[in-house]
Amino acid sequence: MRDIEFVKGHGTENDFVVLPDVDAQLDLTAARVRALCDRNRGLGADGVLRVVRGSAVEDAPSDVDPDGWFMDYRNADGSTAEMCGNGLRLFAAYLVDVGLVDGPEFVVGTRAGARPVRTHEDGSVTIQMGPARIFGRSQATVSGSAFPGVAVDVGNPHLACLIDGDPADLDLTVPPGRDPVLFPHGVNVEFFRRKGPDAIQMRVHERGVGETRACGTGTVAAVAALLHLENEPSGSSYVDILGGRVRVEITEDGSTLTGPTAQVARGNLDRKWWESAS
Ligand SMILES: N[C@@H](CCC[C@H](N)C(=O)O)C(=O)O
Repeated sequence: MRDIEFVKGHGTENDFVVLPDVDAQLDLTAARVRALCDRNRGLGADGVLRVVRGSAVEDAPSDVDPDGWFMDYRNADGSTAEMCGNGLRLFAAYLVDVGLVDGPEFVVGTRAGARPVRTHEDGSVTIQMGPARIFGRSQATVSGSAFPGVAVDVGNPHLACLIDGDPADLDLTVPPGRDPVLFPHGVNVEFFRRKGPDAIQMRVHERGVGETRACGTGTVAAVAALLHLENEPSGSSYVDILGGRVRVEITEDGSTLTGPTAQVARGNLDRKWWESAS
C-alpha cells in the first residue's frame, strides 16, 4: 500500500491540507476530513484539498476537463463546498511546484466550474473567479444586533455586510444568524468596512468551518457587494483580512482574486492513524 502524502500550506492564513490522490485511491470520508483538520488530534486546518483528475469526480460540472486537475474541496466539518479561493491559490502553486502542470497558466476544475489560474514568480496566484452574482438582500445577526447585507453567489453562497463599526469588535465565535430560506444550504458571512479609497477591512465566518483568517470567495463577495451598493458595475479593491491582504477586481462578467500562498510542510500520514480516523 502506498504512502499517503500530504502538504500543509495556506493562502493568507486560511490553511489547508493538500492530499495528492492522482489515481483516486483514497477513501476520504467526512470523518477523516474532520480528523485531519482537528488542531489537536490531526494536522489542523480549515479544510482539505484533494488533488484528483476531473474524471474521478461524479458531480463535476460539464465545463470541467475530465483529464485536467480538480480541486476536491472539503470544509473542516467534513462537508463539501463548491469553491474556495484561497485554497485554489495554494492548489495551483502546489501543482506547479511538483510538476503536475507546466504552468504558469492553466485551468483547474472545481465544483463551481472550471477556473483559469496564473501563478507568479513571487508565489502569488491570480484566479479567474467567474461572475459574482448578486441574488438578494438579507441580514445577519451577531450578539443580538442585525447587520444588513447583500447576498452574493461566487460559486458558493455569501452574505456580505457593510458595517459602520470596526469588524474587530464582533463576536464571531458563534455562527451569525441568517435567513434559512434565502440560504437553505448555509452561508459564509462577511463583515467589512471601507479603509481608505482603495481598500476594505473584513472578517468572515465560514460555513462548515467557523471564523477563519481569510476567505477568498468572501473577499470577492465583499467587493462585489460594495460596488453593488454604490451602483458601480465594475471596480477593484485591496481587501485586508486577519491573515493578510488580497486584491480583487470585478468586471461586469467576471472577477479575479490575487494573493499570496505558502507551502509550510510536507510528509506522510501515519497509516494506522488514517485507518482509525475513518
Ligand atoms: N475559505 C474559502 C471558502 C471555503 C468554502 C466555504 N467555507 C463554503 O462552505 O462555502 C475561500 O477562500 O474561498
